[in-house]
Parts: sequence; structure tokens; C-alpha cells
Amino acid sequence: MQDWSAIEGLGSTKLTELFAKDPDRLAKLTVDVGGLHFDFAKTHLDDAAIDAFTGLAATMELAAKRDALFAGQVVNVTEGRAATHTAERGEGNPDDVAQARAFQSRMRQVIDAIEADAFGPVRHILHVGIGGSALGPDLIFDALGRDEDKYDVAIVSNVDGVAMEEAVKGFDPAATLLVVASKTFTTTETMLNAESAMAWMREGGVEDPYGRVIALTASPDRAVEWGVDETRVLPFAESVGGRYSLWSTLGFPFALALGFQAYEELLEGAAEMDRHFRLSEPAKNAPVLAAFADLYYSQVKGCETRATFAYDERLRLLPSYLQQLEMESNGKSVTAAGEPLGRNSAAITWGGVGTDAQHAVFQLLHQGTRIVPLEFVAVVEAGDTLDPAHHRQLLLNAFAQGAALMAGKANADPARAYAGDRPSSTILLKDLDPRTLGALIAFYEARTFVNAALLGINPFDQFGVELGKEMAKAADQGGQTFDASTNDLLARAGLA
Ligand SMILES: O=P(O)(O)OC[C@H]1O[C@](O)(CO)[C@@H](O)[C@@H]1O
Repeated sequence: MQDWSAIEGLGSTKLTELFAKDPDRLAKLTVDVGGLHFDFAKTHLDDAAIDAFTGLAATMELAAKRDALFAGQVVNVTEGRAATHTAERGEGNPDDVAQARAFQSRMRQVIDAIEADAFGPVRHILHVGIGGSALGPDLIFDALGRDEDKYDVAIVSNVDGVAMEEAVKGFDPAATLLVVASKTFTTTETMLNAESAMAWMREGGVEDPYGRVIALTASPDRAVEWGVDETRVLPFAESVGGRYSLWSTLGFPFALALGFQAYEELLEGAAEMDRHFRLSEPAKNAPVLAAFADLYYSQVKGCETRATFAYDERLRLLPSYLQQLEMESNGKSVTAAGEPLGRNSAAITWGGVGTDAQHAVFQLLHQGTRIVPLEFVAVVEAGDTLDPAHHRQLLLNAFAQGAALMAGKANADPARAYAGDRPSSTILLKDLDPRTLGALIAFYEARTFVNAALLGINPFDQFGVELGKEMAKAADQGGQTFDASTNDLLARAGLA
């Protein structure tokens, strides 16, 4: 039974007073792990809040739930399976780790074969997938693959044909490797995009486009049925959830384009964060503290959203990635046992890129009536080679925003006054490389898990996405009427 009374009874001391009251505040609320520095000092967490949340974590059996996750037990109770994404990076039940390693070494063999020209010329990689089968790979490429010129990589997710047409512009069909990424190998958007990519290759003179396809899937039989040769199907375990799948063979395009070693480093960075999450006490555990702050704002302070601002162009896709991770995992109205949640589910995740966002949405963050807990993500080492003034301005702005939001500023003119006491946390990476990115993503996964555990949610299913898919199929098949508004829209677009 959830007991939030101790948490709801917490005082509401201002952030600046929290600093004044406790000279050790910074040391207490900062954590260093895997090349990442986490600073939660500008949140309202204090000793009392951490104690209260630690009590809730004990009641909600966080430690046992975490151990069950890493032991490969059935934690996805509504679908009756484990969630074995951590085994992909070597942290899990030995059988799951062995299976992951076997699939990964098969992936390596295929990469070696491509490198040895077994597929003929490959200069372009066209990856089709959606949701978890695109967002993770897209984030990683955008963050780490910018200087990569061995392959051109395009990731197509949207069913809008504009996306596919745009992606293949400048690609030579005869030098393109088509990667079809779908856990289920049934997703409408992905299968249609894959068919169109095949048609494009045929039209481009490729006689046997199937010979240029790699399938990444947990449903290898369906991929074979679709026409992919068994030797070019790279399976991963059914127990790896879609939004947690980038560590599995779904990381194939990354491992091919940036090298298997980079892929291994990504996994090692994540494994380091896994060990930190498993072994550190709550008060010094980065994902646990982050989740305590999330829950303080969403459950006690009624904040409806939280926002991540990446002060690094290379991490501009992080907010989109986090939207799926957090909202698909924890946007639920019932507990794992099917009982009504009885409180708010996860906050709405949004965000953007600094400094652009400062000139667009930060007005509301500084002076609006809604409090949005913010997160700044920045990297000490610059990603560019221009005048260091660029990176200096980037970081100065990130840190200044957090300081300004907290400090506020009085003014006799109310329109020019800043209330302050607006919370933020900062994640500072020493550098952006496969290891630190792996650790960062694993941090978010663990934080999402802790939020779920303390709310009693199963973060590993996503039934909420099914109804819309069913209705789109029904509309496609025709013969079914909907409400007057939908019928009218279908008719106006010539679809009825
Ligand atoms: O990898 P698949 O099976 O094509 O699914 C794509 C995405 O669709 C979803 O099931 C939601 O519609 C996501 O959870 C998943 O990442």
C-alpha cells in the first residue's frame, strides 16, 4: 500500500534557504558516475525529503523490484515476461546475458561480412523502424555519428512518404543496405516503408533487393516469411522492450557505421550506470534521486510536466527519445495489479535545445504560473572546432538559466519581477562519447523504472497505443462507421 503522508507533509522551504541552511547541501546532492556529474542541489530535495522518499521506496519494495529486474524475473506482469535490456549490456541473469551475447556475436559476423564485401558495395544505410525501433538509433547517430563519413545513414520512421522520399535522395540503390527494424515485424508504418524501399531499389535496377536487406527483430520467423534470408535476420530477445531495445541487435546500424568497439563501449557505459543503480544507497543513487525529485514535483506539487533541455546540439534528439521512454512507460492509470492508480501518473515529458529554447519557451518557465521542473544536460568538452567562445556561451547560458530560475529577482514593476524558487537539475558530461552516452541513457531507463516502482506501475507494457492502431485498420478496411466528426473527415479526405 502506498503511503505518501510523510511526503505530503514535507515543508516547502525555498531553494535559496535550503542552501543557506545546510553547508553540505552541494556535496549531498551531487553524484558522479561514468563520466557524468549529476547536480540535484537546485531541486527541493533535502534530508527530510530523501528520508521520506526512502521510506516510500521501502514500502513499495524498490530494492526487491530492482533485483527482480536484474535477475530476469517476470517484471512485465501484464504480458507475463521479463524485461532483459540490462542483460544486453552484461548486467542480468547469466542465461539472458549469454543469449544476448550470442545474438550480438552473430551481429558482429554479419558486420564483418559486410566489411569484407559479401553484400557488394555498401555506402548508404537506410534504416526503417518506428518508436523504439527508430528513436534510440536516431539519438545515438545524431549524437555520435556526425563526423562519420564511411556510410550515409538515414533513419525513416514516419509513414508519410515525404520522409522516405527525402531520405533516399542522393542514395544509390545499388549501394544501399536496407535495415528493417521492428520488434514485432508487423508494424504498419515500418512494413509499408520497407516495401517502398524495396520498390525504390527494384526501380533503381537492383535485381534481388532481398539480398540487400538486414532484419532486426524479435520475430525472426515473420522476417523470413516476409522474404529476408535467415542469415540476414539478426534476432533479439522478446523480453527486450521496444523502447529499451537500442542495446540489442537493434544497435546494428550504429555498430556497423561507428564500429563494433564503439557499440561495446556504449554497452559498457550503460553497464557502469546499471551497477551504480544496483549498488548505491538511495541518497547517493543518481537515478533514484532523480525519480524522488520527479515524484516530489508531479505528486506533491502538482506539476503536470517536466522538461529536459539539451545544451548541446548533438543531444537535440534527447527530448524526443525521453518522451517515448517516460511517457510510454509510465503514462498509465492503473497499477501493475490492475487497480486504479489513484494519483497522477508520470508527468508529461517535453524539452528542447539550448540556447534556442531560451528565446522561445523560457519566458513561461521564468514567469508563468505553472512550475516546470527542468533538467539541463551539457557537455564540458566542446563538440565543435570553432572559436571556443561558442561552447563557452553555451555552457554559461545553461548554468545561468538554472541560477536565474532559482534566485529570481524582485522588481517594483510586477511585469519585470521574477519569483524565483523554480527547480532544476543539471547533468554535466565530461565528454560526449559512446561510454558517457550509454551511461546517460541507462540513467534515464533506471529513473523511469524507479518512478514506476514507487507508483506501482508496470513500465514495460504499452496497451494504450493499441486502440488507435485498431481504428486506423478498421478505417482502412472500410465498412465501419465512426462518429460523425471522424466520418466527415474520412469523407473529406476521400478515404470513406
Ligand atoms: O518495433 P516494432 O514492433 O515495429 O514497434 C515499434 C513501436 O511501436 C510500439 O509498440 C508502440 O506503438 C512501441 O512500443 C514500439 O517501440
